[in-house]
Amino acid sequence: MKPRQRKQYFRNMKRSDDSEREKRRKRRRLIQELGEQRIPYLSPADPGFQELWDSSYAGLALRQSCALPDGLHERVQSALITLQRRGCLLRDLVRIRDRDVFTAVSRALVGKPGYTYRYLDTRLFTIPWHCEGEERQKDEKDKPCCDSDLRDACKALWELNQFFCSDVKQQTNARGVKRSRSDTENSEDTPGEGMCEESVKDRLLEKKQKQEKEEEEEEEEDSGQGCSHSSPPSSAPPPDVAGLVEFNVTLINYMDPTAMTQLKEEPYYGMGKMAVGWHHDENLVPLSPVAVYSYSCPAEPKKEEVTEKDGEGQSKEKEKQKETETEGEGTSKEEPKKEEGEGSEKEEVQKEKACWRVGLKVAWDIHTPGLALPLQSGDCYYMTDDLNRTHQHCVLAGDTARFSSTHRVVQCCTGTLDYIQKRCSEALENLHTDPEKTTKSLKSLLPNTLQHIEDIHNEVEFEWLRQYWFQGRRYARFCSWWTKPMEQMEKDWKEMERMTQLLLDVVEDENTVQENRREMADILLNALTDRQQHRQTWRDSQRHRHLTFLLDCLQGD
Ligand SMILES: O=C(O)CCC(=O)C(=O)O
Ligand SMILES: [Fe+2]
Repeated sequence: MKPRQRKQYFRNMKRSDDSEREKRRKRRRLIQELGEQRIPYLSPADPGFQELWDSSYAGLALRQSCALPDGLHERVQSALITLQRRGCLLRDLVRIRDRDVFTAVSRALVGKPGYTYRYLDTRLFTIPWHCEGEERQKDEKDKPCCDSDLRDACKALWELNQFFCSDVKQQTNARGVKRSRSDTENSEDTPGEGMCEESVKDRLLEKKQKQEKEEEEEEEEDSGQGCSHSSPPSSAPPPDVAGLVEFNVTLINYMDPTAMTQLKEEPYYGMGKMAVGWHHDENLVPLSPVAVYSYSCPAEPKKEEVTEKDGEGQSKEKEKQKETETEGEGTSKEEPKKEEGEGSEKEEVQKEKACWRVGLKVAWDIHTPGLALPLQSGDCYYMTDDLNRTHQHCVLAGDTARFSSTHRVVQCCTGTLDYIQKRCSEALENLHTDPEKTTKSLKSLLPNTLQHIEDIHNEVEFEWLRQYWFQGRRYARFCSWWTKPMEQMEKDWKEMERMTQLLLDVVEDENTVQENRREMADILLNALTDRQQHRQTWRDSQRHRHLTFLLDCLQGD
């Protein structure tokens, strides 16, 4: 890294540290301000629920199970059970506020072949879905990457994906038409049909407050998506949604609450136990929707014995949960007020909490009530417009085991196999092999070229190889799609290690021109220092993972 780039790099790191610190401060202030109180939240039985939904959660849409064709439910549910039975769903070791923690839910990524999804510093690799009419690669024809059971399962999820692509488009268009019609009806601030003047004023005030809040948040929320796109301000006209609704992956979640001993209480509203803490979905194309299928099943599907002990620490579902955390925010506070109600009210609350729910809140806001939406088995919900940016969501555990399939349009500019393979070729272009002596040398010693290569070297090692060995390899026992490409990538990486060594030789060579030598040494030193630091972080994570695994084994005995 050039000194200038390096400065920029550290400035960015500092900025992200600062914003992390700022967020922590805000979170603390929020919790302090709240004290023992809880912010109200509304469920369907509460008066004003629909109004709150319309005014503050308009980007959320529920699609009840009857909206999907019967056959699809069956295929999708049996696909989810297959994934679970085959041991494809695993708890991820993710990084939250500088700590390594296991997610409470078990997950798998299914999606376009060669795609990955990065969340909480973890890169997941897709189990490819095989779509109708898909052209098979030549070698794949001879030897499919998954057995037919798994293939069918992934295909069912692809079918669900197709349904979501068209349904979300339709729903969004329909809502757009409705919205623009009601805009005309309500122009000049005249009260709309069935709406009293007072409530229009309330809404306008609310709208204004919301706008102010959004402006404030603009600065707060993470803008870094890893790519050059950034969310347009919310006042921008809605983009052509059709182009955004091309879900390319689904992240499957599974959790059986009876196997979890220490789920965290939702801390701000007292909504109940959380399976997934408050969060925004990361690394999505700005303004793209998310579509979720929810399947609660009465009993834990029987799992096939996983024989291969691969050090993932995943075979024990009855975790002691020492290291488990529901991602996002959350503290282990006592169950708050709502439960203190008496008689039937209490029963009502308990009944409500038996059901799985999705919770929503406006980000950094303690004035707008939260929303808890119960999900019956087979129900779907959509998060559209900029709901994911302006709001956070969490998942509230019900009594039964539950799967969800969460379809997303992930940012893929730096996340596909194609992309990283191209980067590898770019780097290796600088390696010259003398055909006779079979010695190798560097073609160009230009600082920019050397820097570029060292950057790729780091990207391949930390964003792909180590992530794969850490997370992706776990799929290898039932899906071979990534095996060969990753072996090739490792070979490429070894060549890059060789190139670094060659550069070191040039720098150490007394015959190299002094001026160039210094510049090259600088690049090399910076690259090696960064690499060293990164490698140490990975080693620590690895050690942590092994220790957690060993602890689980000991406690399980
Ligand atoms: O399970 C759900 O309903 C949503 C899960 C979720 O928010 C996520 O995986 O990001
Ligand atoms: Fe989410």
